[in-house]
Amino acid sequence: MIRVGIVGGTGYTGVELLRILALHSEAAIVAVTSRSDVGKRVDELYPNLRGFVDAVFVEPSVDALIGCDLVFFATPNGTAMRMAGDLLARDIKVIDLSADFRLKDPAVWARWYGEPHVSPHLLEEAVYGLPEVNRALIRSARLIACPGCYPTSVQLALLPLVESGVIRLDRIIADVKSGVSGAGRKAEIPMLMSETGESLKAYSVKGHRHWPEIKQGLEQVAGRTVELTFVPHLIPMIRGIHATVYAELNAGYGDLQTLFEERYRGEPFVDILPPGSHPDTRNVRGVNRCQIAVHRPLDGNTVVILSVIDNLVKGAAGQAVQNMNLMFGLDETAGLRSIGLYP
Ligand SMILES: NC(=O)C1=CN([C@@H]2O[C@H](COP(=O)(O)OP(=O)(O)OC[C@H]3O[C@@H](n4cnc5c(N)ncnc54)[C@H](OP(=O)(O)O)[C@@H]3O)[C@@H](O)[C@H]2O)C=CC1
Ligand SMILES: CC(=O)N[C@@H](CCC(=O)OP(=O)(O)O)C(=O)O
Repeated sequence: MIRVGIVGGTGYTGVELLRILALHSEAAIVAVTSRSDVGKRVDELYPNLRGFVDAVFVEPSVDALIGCDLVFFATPNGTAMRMAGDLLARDIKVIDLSADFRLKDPAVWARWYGEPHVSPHLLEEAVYGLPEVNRALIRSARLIACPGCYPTSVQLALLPLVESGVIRLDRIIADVKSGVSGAGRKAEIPMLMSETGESLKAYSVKGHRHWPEIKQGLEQVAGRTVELTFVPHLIPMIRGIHATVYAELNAGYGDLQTLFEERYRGEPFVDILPPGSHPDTRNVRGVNRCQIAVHRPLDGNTVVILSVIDNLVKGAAGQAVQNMNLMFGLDETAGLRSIGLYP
């Protein structure tokens, strides 16, 4: 059994980790932290876990996590980078769901996250936890930086095109919509139902934190500079991300449907839909799955890729458990095989 700790067990990705890990045959939840609910039973705060999780929230401290084999951080940015080094020094592996170890350049991190990185020495070692790209590195990693939710949907949509060189790398547009759980569980006026309901809005058009992350991932596989326009939107649903990605094809591209099917053949959590499909976020609700459709509009030289995930699962907690499975030599799908809720 892998002895698992969760820092930030009261948030949306934390409770999603609990939901998945509670049914995982190889994981035992031994510590769950919260600053605001110390001493309270986890299933008192989250009655959906009654009968499945027998734990009480403890203060987030390294001492409380000793005895774990692995600690997940489901915390705001800037938290994991203050504790990960002490855990690694005690041979405790770390999977961070936040952005702390995603960007390789500490100066870029400081620019987008507003404070200097306090553990820059760990950035090189950290493996970006997108299994569809870094599976071999993840297997031997001690520290995983789980991709952000938007970056997961956008990179999976673009990887086959970028790797094979069939698109122009200076004209990529990602128009992406997220449900409100993407913003976490904190109380904020813009996230009230009366603010988000029956309304759709773009935000951070000038620059969003996930832009440098997506760009870094695509440039790593392309081996050269990528120019990307990324516009996130908030949409009145709870879970789900829908990415519409546009790129311009170079001359001589082949059958794009086959390109995607072959690139993701054998990938347990990427599903290339039949030609002409329009993926629906509903079909991936609650599951660790990315569904993708490839389109060629009649006019022009554009390819349009549609990509949907559940931001809390393939965009966060599910992907984190997929990484855990790889790090501990388990079946990659352990604890993650399920079917999306419909309707
Ligand atoms: N929501 C999403 O769809 C996704 C989120 N992420 C990332 O995952 C991380 C968690 O997100 P999410 O679950 O939505 O966030 P929430 O705001 O819902 O939860 C944050 C959790 O962290 C705890 N926490 C807050 N500050 C600290 C601290 N200083 N030290 C220890 N614990 C702390 C909170 O509990 P308490 O205050 O009681 O300690 C709470 O349990 C974030 O970095 C987010 O960017 C990544 C992909 C998708
Ligand atoms: C809908 C919504 O607000 N989404 C969040 C996603 C942030 C997130 O999860 O970002 P990190 O994982 O990089 O911290 C946002 O746009 O800020």
